Amino acid sequence: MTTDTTTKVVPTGETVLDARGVTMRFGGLTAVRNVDFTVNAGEIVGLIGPNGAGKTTFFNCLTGLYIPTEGEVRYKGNVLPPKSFKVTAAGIARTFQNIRLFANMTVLENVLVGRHTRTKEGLWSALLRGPGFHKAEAASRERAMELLAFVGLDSKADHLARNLPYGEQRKLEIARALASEPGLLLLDEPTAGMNPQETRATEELVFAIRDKGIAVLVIEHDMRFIFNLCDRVAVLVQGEKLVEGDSATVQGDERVVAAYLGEPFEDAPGKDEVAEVEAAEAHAEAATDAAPGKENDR
Ligand SMILES: Nc1ncnc2c1ncn2[C@@H]1O[C@H](COP(=O)(O)OP(=O)(O)OP(=O)(O)O)[C@@H](O)[C@H]1O
Repeated sequence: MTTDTTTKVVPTGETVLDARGVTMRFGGLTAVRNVDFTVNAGEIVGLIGPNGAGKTTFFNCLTGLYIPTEGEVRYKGNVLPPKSFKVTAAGIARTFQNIRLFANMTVLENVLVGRHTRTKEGLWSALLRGPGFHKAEAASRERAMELLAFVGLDSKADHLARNLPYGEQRKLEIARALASEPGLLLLDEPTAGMNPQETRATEELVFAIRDKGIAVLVIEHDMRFIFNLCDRVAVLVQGEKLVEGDSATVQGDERVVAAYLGEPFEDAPGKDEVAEVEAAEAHAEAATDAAPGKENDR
C-alpha cells in the first residue's frame, strides 16, 4: 500500500463556498429560491429536505451543471465558471445520486479518468509518448493507487468497475472525485442503498476526507448519518432555506419536524406512528387468539 503524502492542513474558518441569492427556475417552477449558503474550510455541511425540496437542483447550481437564474456562487472568492469541467478544475468535485462509473473500465482506470483535470501533459506529448508523458502517467497512476488505498480498494485496482459490489462502487466514485484534488467535495446521497455497516464505513471515510483538509457538502435522506456527521446542517423546503444550524438545533426545530410530517425521519418514526403500529399489532394478535380452530393450526 502506498503512503498518502498529500495531506493538507487547511485553516478552518476560511470560506470555501459562498452562494448568494441563488434562484433556479424551470419555466414557471421555482426549484430553488434566493438561497444564501456557505461552506467553510474544515467543515462537513449537510443539506437536507423532503423529496422535491430542491437539493439536487441547488447542487447542480454549485457544480456548473445549471447556471442559476439569479444569484452568484463563488469558490474561494472566484465566481464559478459556467461549465462543470471548469468547476472541477477550479476545485469542486462531486458524486451523483445515481452512480456514474465507467462500468467496463477497471477500478484504476476510473480513478485515472478523474485525474485528467490535473494532468498537464498535452495532446502531442500523449500521442508521441515521450518521456514527459511516461513520467506524468507514472505519477498519475501512483496518485490513483494512493486514493484507492485511501478508500480501501487498492487490492481491486484491476477489477472491472461493474463487478464491484454496490457499496464499493460508491467508494470508487468518491476516489474518482478525489482524483481531481478538490478543495470541496459534494456528495449526493452517498449512502443510498447501503446497509448499516456500509453506511458506518462511509461516515468514517467522510471524516477522513475532512481530515485531509477537504471541505464536504453532503445531501442525504438518512438523518442519523447526517446528524452524526455534520458540523452544520441546512434544511431546504420548497426551494427555500428554512433552518440552518448544528445538528441539535436543526433536530429540535419545530419547523423542520413540520416540514417532514408525512415523511418521517428514517430510523426515527414519530411517537404517534409507533403507537399506531403497536395498537394494530396488538389488535391483530388479539384477533388471532380469539379465532376458532387456532389450536389446530399449531
Ligand atoms: N431539469 C428540470 N426541469 C424541470 N423541473 C425540474 C428539473 N429538475 C428538477 N425539477 C423540479 O424541481 C423541484 C426540485 O427537484 P430536486 O430534484 O432538486 O429536489 P430534491 O430535493 O433533490 O429531491 P429528492 O430528494 O427527491 O432527490 C422538483 O419539483 C422537480 O420536479
